[in-house]
Amino acid sequence: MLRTWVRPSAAYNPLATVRKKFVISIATMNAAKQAAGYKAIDNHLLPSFKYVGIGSGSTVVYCVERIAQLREKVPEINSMYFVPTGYQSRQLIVDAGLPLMEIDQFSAGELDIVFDGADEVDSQLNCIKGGGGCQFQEKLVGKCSKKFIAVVDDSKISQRLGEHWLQGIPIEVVPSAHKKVAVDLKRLGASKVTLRSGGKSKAGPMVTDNANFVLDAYFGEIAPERVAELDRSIKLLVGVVETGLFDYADEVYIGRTSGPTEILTRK
Ligand SMILES: O=C(CO)[C@H](O)[C@H](O)COP(=O)(O)O
Repeated sequence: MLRTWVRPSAAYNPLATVRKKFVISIATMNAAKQAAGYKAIDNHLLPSFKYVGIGSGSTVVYCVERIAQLREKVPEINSMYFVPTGYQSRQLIVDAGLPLMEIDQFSAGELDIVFDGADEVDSQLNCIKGGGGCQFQEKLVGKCSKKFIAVVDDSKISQRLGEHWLQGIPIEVVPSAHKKVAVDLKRLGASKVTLRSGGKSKAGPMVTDNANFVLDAYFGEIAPERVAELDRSIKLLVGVVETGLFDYADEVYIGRTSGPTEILTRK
C-alpha cells in the first residue's frame, strides 16, 4: 500500500512525517508477526512430527521462514511433509525447499499440527479467517490436524468477532449461487453482503483456489457463544462451500508491537 501513494523523491516531503511513521509502523508490525511466528514454531514443531499444515497470509511466511532456518539444527524437519492451504502457501513451501504433500491424501486428525494466520480472534479463541480467500482449504487442513495454532499480530484481537474486522465473514460460494446466498445471508441477519472483487488484479469477482466466489457478510459483533451456531446456519444455505468462522484454535500466538509475544490457550 505504501508503495502506491508515497512519492519516492527525497525533494518531495510534505508527507515526510506521515511516511516515516507509516514505515516504522509496518516494520514494527512485521517484527511482531515474525516474533510470534518464530515462537509458535519453536514451541510446537516437534521432531517426531510427520505432517505439518501451513496456512495462508502474510504472518505464516514467518513460520515457514523459521522452519527453513531450523533444518540444520533439527534434521528431522527434512523427513516431515508440509501441507498447504492454497497456492500461496504451496509456493512458500516449494520456495523454502521443504517436502510438499497435498491435503487430498489426508482425513480428520491425520496431520500433526497446522500453523495459520487469522483476521480476528475473540476472547474464546474463535477466529475469522479468509481475508485472503483461502478459508475452505484452511478449514479442511485445520479439520485434518490434531492441533490448530493461530499466529497473529495484536491488531487482530477483539472481545467479539466483528468488533475490528468490519469487512464481514468471508463465505466461499459456488459462483452460480452467489445472488441467492447473498439474499439468504441478509435474511439470516447480515447487515451488509459484498461479492468480493478481484480488485486491480482481476476484472470482476475474485475467484478462489477452488474456482468459487467469496461473499463478505457482516453480522455485527458476534458473541463468542453464538459463533458455532451462526457457522452452522450459514453452512446450511445451498450454495455455501465454507465459512470463515473457525471455533477450534488450540493456541493463539499474538505478536505484540510493544512487548513480548503473548500466548492464549483454549481452556
Ligand atoms: O485467513 C487467511 C487467508 O484466507 C489469513 O490467514 C488471514 O487473512 C490472515 O492474514 P495475514 O497474516 O496476512 O494478516
